[in-house]
Amino acid sequence: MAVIEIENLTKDYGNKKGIFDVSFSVKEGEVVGFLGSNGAGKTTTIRHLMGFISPQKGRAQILNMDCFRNASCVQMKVGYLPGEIAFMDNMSGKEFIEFMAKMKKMKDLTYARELTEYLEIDTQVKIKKMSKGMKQKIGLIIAFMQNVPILILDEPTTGLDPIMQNKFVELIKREKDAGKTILMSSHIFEEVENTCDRVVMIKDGKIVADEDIHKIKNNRVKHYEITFSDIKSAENFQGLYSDSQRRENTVFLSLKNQVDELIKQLSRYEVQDIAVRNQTLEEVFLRYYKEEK
Ligand SMILES: Nc1ncnc2c1ncn2[C@@H]1O[C@H](COP(=O)(O)OP(=O)(O)OP(=O)(O)O)[C@@H](O)[C@H]1O
Repeated sequence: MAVIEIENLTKDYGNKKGIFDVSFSVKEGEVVGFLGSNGAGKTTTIRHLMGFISPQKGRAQILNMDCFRNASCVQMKVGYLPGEIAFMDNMSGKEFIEFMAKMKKMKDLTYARELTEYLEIDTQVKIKKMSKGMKQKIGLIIAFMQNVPILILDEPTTGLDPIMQNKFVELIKREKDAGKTILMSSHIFEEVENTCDRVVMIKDGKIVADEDIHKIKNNRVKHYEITFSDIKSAENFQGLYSDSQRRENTVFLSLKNQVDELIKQLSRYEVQDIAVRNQTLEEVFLRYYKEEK
């Protein structure tokens, strides 16, 4: 069942800015990465989903409810992390979390306390004295604390250091295991690669790719760097692969799904060293962009 459904969603801000005929859906229990560079249209799409703006054309639905017409109902079902959070600067983190809990008519703050501990943040500090990363943690606590079935996160790891980024990845995995449906926008490829089932890519307001992440991972190219014991062997081996390159006794080769054949070929040579690198999601992404052009 599609929990989030966007169909031909259009908001034209003029000058080719905005989003145009955006369509994609997120099934129950799925984690989808919404990937695009700055200004691509991620936030505009997400703001439609939260019912903050009305579409010029098309529609955005969550749990079969129109996001704009049923905005308050939709918002009760969604844990939302905005791209830019409007804080009450004079409150402490704790006061702000409690204030938001009251707005959401929440009584039980157990999960908020667990998240505070997990994200290692001192919530007694006044928000105006907090760093960007600390504020982001407060935003995450507020998005997750309600324990609702859907999470929509706009650039969730902004300002987080690498250790906290890893903790965030773990948190998403936990929420996924609990059956949550998650849509998160990002321009960080690794974050999407490590957490999502599917990736939807947006460019200049248009969807350019919608792919299963496992399919991308399986189909992506592997880059090999193979060092032979002597130049003659390297030359011989290079002759087998027309697209390969060679520097002295090292051959550089990019292959897709031909591991078995490669190992069989290599068994005939004396190999000194071999290094393998997967094509990153960023490289896959850039390929999509290039093909689109
Ligand atoms: N209210 C508005 N009026 C006019 N133009 C707008 C408005 N909101 C957004 N835009 C423009 O629409 C485009 C898409 O913006 P959006 O914020 O959705 O991008 P984004 O993918 O979230 O980018 P970022 O990663 O930088 O947050 C941008 O060019 C932006 O300048």
